[in-house]
Amino acid sequence: MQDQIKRMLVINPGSTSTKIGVFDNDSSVFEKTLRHDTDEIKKFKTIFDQYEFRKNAILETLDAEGINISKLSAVVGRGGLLRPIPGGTYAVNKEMIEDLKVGYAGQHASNLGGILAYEIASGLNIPSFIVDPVVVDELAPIARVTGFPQIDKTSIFHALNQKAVARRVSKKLGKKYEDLNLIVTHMGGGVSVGAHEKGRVIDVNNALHGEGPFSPERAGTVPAGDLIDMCFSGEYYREEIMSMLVGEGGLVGYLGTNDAVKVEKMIEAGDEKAKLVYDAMGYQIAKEIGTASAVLKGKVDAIILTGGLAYGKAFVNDISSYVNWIADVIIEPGEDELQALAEGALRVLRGEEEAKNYSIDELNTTTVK
Ligand SMILES: Nc1ncnc2c1ncn2[C@@H]1O[C@H](COP(=O)(O)OP(=O)(O)OP(=O)(O)O)[C@@H](O)[C@H]1O
Ligand SMILES: CCCC(=O)O
Repeated sequence: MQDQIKRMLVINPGSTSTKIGVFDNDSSVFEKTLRHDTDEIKKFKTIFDQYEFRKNAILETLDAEGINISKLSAVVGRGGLLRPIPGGTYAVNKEMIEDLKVGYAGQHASNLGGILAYEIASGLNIPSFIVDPVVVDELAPIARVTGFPQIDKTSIFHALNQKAVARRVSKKLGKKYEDLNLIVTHMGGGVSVGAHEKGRVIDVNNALHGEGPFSPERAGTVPAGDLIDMCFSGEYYREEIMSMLVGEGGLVGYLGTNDAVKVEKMIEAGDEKAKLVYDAMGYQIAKEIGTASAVLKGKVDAIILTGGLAYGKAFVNDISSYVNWIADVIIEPGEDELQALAEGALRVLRGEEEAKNYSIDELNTTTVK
């Protein structure tokens, strides 16, 4: 018997755009990036204040495209900086909305994903979901211990793309994600390297706030003592140092661009500094993959390289040359977050997975303090 078609609206808010898609099961039937004028966005004091503006933009676009939202089975949004939660598809509820409104773990445009999904779905009496938000935390207890009792390790990474790609590759290998050990390396504006043990990311660098390899616009781990000296030198405001680490670090800091394609052109034109820095980024990513292989005790079924940087052939070859003795290296360039969100919601709508409940009382708040 043929499956009944589930039509889903998918919403992925970024800092200056909202990407939307309409999916019939796992096939995209409409996708659009709604660009928001930065001056318009700047008028809003908080991320939550942008909610009405973005909702109207989405509904007006769907209307203009002749897409009848009364035919939707669900609305799914990118989840934001919530409390740490295990991976999966979550039904949006009031507790989640409250955390997204205040930005429990910080301000991030993706906080609006769940809110927009919930508000649009409520009006239609259909369910709303978020899938694998950046705060997915499946860390093994041993991975939380930093060596500095005042600070625990935090899991913030590209969970949505890492998990979607890991599932896709597992399928291609004819295995279940839950039966494999994978090292998934997301290489975009930020870089995260996850040790996936049988479907759980038991260790990963905090790719948002400065840990792990440097990336096109983030510094990654920097020498702590020297950083402290800088912070207390009296020369910088907190925000300035934060920007140097996140946004203006990595390739931006050394070479003035976050665009790896431009850096490759600089190298072709004989720029030796560009070559050294680009090579160092690959070297640091390879070292992090080595770390993840130790976490998995060498039992690694595959290493996956994904994200925009994985389009760079020389770059992925260079990383492979350091790590291909560990396991086969599989290249899955780019990312497709709208597709990943649709697939997450579809697994629930088809009954293949149960939607998880975001309940503050039940959340695991493991710390080593
Ligand atoms: N063909 C290509 N060759 C080499 N690098 C590329 C290519 N296409 C894109 N990139 C690089 O990929 C990086 C951006 O990757 P991506 O689009 O995945 O990041 P993002 O979505 O902005 O950030 P994040 O993935 O951290 O959320 C940029 O440095 C870009 O120059
Ligand atoms: C690391 C979480 C996603 C991002 O890059 O902002």
